[in-house]
Amino acid sequence: YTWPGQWDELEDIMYLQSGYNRRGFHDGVTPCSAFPQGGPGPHARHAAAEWVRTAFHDAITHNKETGTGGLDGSLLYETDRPENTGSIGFTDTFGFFHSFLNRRVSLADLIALGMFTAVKECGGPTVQFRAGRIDATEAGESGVPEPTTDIDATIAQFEKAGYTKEEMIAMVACGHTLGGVHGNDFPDIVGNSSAEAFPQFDSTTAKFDNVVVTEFLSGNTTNPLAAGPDATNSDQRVFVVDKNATMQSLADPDTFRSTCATVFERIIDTVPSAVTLSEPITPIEVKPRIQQFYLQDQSTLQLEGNIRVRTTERQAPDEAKMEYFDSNGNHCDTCTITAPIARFQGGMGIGFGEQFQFYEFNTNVAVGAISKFNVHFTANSDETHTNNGLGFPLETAILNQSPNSCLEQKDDGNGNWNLTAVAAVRNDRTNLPTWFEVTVKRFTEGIALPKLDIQKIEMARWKDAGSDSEYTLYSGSFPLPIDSWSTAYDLYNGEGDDVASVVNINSGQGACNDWTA
Ligand code: HEM
Repeated sequence: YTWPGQWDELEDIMYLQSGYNRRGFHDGVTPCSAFPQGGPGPHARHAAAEWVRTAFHDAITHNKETGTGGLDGSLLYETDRPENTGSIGFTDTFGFFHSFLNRRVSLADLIALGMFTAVKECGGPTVQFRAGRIDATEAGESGVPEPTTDIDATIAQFEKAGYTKEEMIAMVACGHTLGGVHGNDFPDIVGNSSAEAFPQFDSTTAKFDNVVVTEFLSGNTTNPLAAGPDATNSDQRVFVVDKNATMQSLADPDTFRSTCATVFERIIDTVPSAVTLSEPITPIEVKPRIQQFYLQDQSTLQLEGNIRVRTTERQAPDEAKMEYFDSNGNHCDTCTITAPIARFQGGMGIGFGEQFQFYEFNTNVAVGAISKFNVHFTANSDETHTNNGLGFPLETAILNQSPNSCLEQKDDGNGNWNLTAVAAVRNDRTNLPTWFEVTVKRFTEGIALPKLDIQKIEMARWKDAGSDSEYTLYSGSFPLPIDSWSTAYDLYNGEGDDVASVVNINSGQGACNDWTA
């Protein structure tokens, strides 16, 4: 791993569940028995089960021959199909994911991460998570098996998606350890059309265990898809396809856990053939976060942020030191920034067995004095982290002038607020184009999540940063529609392979500060 990495934000969403810098992705399924937070609906619902079912219904429409479909978020556009009955579970899941969705975090990756999170939160095994899924922009092929689908057609649907009979049996058993069938969605199965009627697949509610298997094998199951009307007993038909061989192996709790991890990984890694997934996302040992890096006056830079140190397997250091290098790559004796432990929440972040300690820095540096840094601290022993020998780089070609940028909260008559982005461009690069890209959210009636429409806005020279300054200030603006008032933008300078950027900037304050050199 070399910082910055393409999946840094997903890694945060995966591991920073509580404490400092928490992202709180697991809130939607915590505790495991929680009902969905967003959207309407009775309490007789189970958010963790809905997240797991969402991943399956998206993935199973993969066509291995054509390499299309799979876990690509196309389910967003397919919720009115009969095969997706009970779609409120999908739309509420998407609704919860909304605040995590951006141009670098796809809905499809969030669905996959949702599978990891829900299973883990319910005491299940670790489902390995890879990143890189790309979102569909429209509905894909159909092909989700229904309770009334006969067994040959069901097997054929799983095979079309690339799954064997044994995988099918395990997928259904592992999926149906959580949740149940809703009376209002399937009144004929439940025998009651009430939204409060929600018979469970097994007797251990909200627990990821193999009781759904053992109760089936011992003949005392109350699973509505195994002990219900014959026409809709799809679990019964699936479970006996190999004369209970797979079910018998799953009766061993350890086998159940490891098999579920494997088949759920198969589900979330079922992607269109054009998609290449990353290596599994694992927690990063030392991860800086630059929150502010801008020109404060013509010769001084403001630098603010934090350094996250993984403390799952090391003692938390008392402080972290950033040993920095100037623009010529030289390090001087006093070129060190000391970052003490962050105060908020004790500077500790945790998630899924991982533990992190955060160190904050907030300082001024002369222009040209810093271009990269190593991180040094004393944990169980002295450690210096050099980011694979490269140093942790700071982007000095283009700076985000956050004090001079703003989202002015004044309606332009068409419901837009004016976003102004200001950047400082290093003078050796003012001959290259400078622009910003803002993510505009376009909603469609009846679709739970917006399409992300990336708008590119050229920036023009605004002011000299000062007569002696190495920087020139650029500015651009864009009328932001109401649905996009909370969005992010990226700054760019360059062309071809040589593009410098500052990404994922929040639109921030309501008034822009002027610049006086
Ligand atoms: C032959 C294949 C399958 C059929 C016919 C089937 C059918 C159903 C039906 C009818 C429901 C009730 C939905 C509702 O009332 O809202 C349900 C729920 C569920 N299914 Fe399946 N399923 C199949 C396979 C799977 C697989 C492979 C998984 C996961 C890997 C899965 C995960 C779930 C979960 C977690 C629920 C509970 C949802 C909740 O409680 O809201 N299913 N399934």
